[in-house]
Amino acid sequence: MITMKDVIKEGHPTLRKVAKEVTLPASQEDRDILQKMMDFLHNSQDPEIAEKFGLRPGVGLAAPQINVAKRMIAVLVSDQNENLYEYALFNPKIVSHSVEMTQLENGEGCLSVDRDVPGLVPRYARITVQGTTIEGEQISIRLRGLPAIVFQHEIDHLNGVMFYDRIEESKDPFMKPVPDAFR
Ligand SMILES: Cc1nc(NNC(=O)[C@H](CC2CCCC2)CN(O)CO)c(F)c(N2CCN3CCOC[C@@H]3C2)n1
Ligand code: NI
Repeated sequence: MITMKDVIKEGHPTLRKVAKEVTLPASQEDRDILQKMMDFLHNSQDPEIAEKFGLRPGVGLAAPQINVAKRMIAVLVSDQNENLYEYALFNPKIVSHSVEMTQLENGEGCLSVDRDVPGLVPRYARITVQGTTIEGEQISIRLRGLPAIVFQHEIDHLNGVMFYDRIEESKDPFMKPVPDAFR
C-alpha cells in the first residue's frame, strides 16, 4: 500500500528527471505499480482510510512521485457535472490542445511539495490525451475543466516540471522590479 512515506518531496532528483517510456506490453511489475497508484488515490479520498494512514487527499499521482522514473499516471477526479474520471495510464501523451487557457482559481498544490506556493498556474482549457490502460488498451480521451488540469499536472511530473515552474512572474504594474545594483 502506498502511503505518504513513499511520496518523494521537492529536492529529490527524480522529480526533475524526464521519466522513461514504459515498454509495452507492460510487465507485471509495472502493472502492479500503476494499480497501487490508483489504489492510493481511492484510499486518499476515503475519509476513514485517509485518516487512519495519514494520507493527504489526491486526485492524481505520477510514478516519479514514488521514485519510479517511468511514464505512468493515475487520475481519480470528478468534473463539475459529477462525471467521474478514473484513469491509470502508461505513456500518456497530450496529442492536441486548445489555444484557450484556464487555471484553478486558487492555484495548485502538490503531494511532493510541503508548502503553499501561491499563484495561478496556466493550463490548456481542453486537451486530448492518448495512453495505454493497465489492460493494454490504447485509448484517446478529450478533457476539459478540472480533469484536464489534473492530467496536465501529472504529465508535467513525467517531464520533471513542477506546478510552480509555470506560475508567471508577477505582471503587477505596481511591483517595481529591484534594479540589478541592489540584487
Ligand atoms: C484539485 C484537488 N487537489 C487535491 N490534492 N492534490 C492533488 O491531487 C495533486 C494534484 C492536483 C493539484 C492541482 C491539480 C492536480 C497531487 N499531485 O501532486 C499529483 O502530482 C485534492 F485532494 C482535491 N480534492 C477534490 C476532490 N475530493 C474528492 C473527495 O476526496 C477528497 C478530494 C480532494 N482536489
Ligand atoms: Ni504533483
